[in-house]
Amino acid sequence: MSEPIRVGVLGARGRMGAQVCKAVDAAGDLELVAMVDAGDWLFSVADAGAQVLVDFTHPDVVMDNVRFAVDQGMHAVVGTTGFTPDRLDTVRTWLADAPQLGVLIAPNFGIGAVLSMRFAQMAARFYESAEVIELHHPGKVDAPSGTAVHTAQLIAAARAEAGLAPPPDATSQSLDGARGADVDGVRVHAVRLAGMVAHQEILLGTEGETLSIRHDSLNRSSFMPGVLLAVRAIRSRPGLTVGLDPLLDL
Ligand SMILES: NC(=O)c1ccc[n+]([C@@H]2O[C@H](COP(=O)([O-])OP(=O)(O)OC[C@H]3O[C@@H](n4cnc5c(N)ncnc54)[C@H](O)[C@@H]3O)[C@@H](O)[C@H]2O)c1
Ligand SMILES: O=C(O)C1=N[C@H](C(=O)O)CCC1
Repeated sequence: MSEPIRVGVLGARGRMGAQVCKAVDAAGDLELVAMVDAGDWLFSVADAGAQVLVDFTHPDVVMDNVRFAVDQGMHAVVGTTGFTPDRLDTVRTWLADAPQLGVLIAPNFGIGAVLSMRFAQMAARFYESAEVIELHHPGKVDAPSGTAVHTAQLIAAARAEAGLAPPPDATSQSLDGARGADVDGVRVHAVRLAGMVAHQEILLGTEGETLSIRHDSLNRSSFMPGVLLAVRAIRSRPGLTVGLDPLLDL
């Protein structure tokens, strides 16, 4: 039998990190060797010999954490949001100097969420209008969600490729924020509501019909199969992988 993969978790006392620690601990082929949160000694992850670092922390600190993983020769699986195209390019630059290492950054590890984004990307070219509504727990610090931004970018790219005009919208007077954020020309609306976990609805419309694509994460356990899949795969995926799609053969 092969040695278990040694895993360290950053953000270990957070909502996601705590679940990841439990899931790693319960997996026979993985060994949880370090749990680090804000104020803890970061180098304990390296001291413990972690091979894969999992990060669910905060957009303000995640770049430093990825840099740390690369400097210490650890692969990384990152669920923290806030990755702009510039940030992704920076990670690529770091990895160019460490070609044996893999970093996977995914805005959403829920299999259904990944599928819903793909469905929206496929459908986008057939519809005049597209808007995204994301709904999350009120403890979430970023808006719109990383998933919603990524979804809007996929829809916008599909619309551009199909040569679609901007969605029809006669609004000429509105309160600030009423039409949501503009992500590459796609409107994104963020709801924060007690009782919610992570939800998204993609609305597409054209003459005489609408299509709604909805995904609901009802519990953070929904993200764990995707996180564990990435932890198991990352050592054989050098370079930067964005999104879970290639691991699902999508
Ligand atoms: N990709 C996905 O599938 C997915 C799913 C859920 C959440 N997220 C994202 O994960 C991130 C965390 O979400 P959450 O709900 O768990 O947040 P949270 O606030 O519950 O947890 C974050 C934890 O990180 C800790 N932390 C902050 N700075 C740190 C540092 N420098 N080193 C170590 N730990 C540090 C905090 O103390 C906290 O315990 C957010 O960006 C969120 O959007 C992604
Ligand atoms: O709970 C969160 O925070 C989530 N963040 C990710 C995002 O911003 O897309 C994924 C869904 C849950």
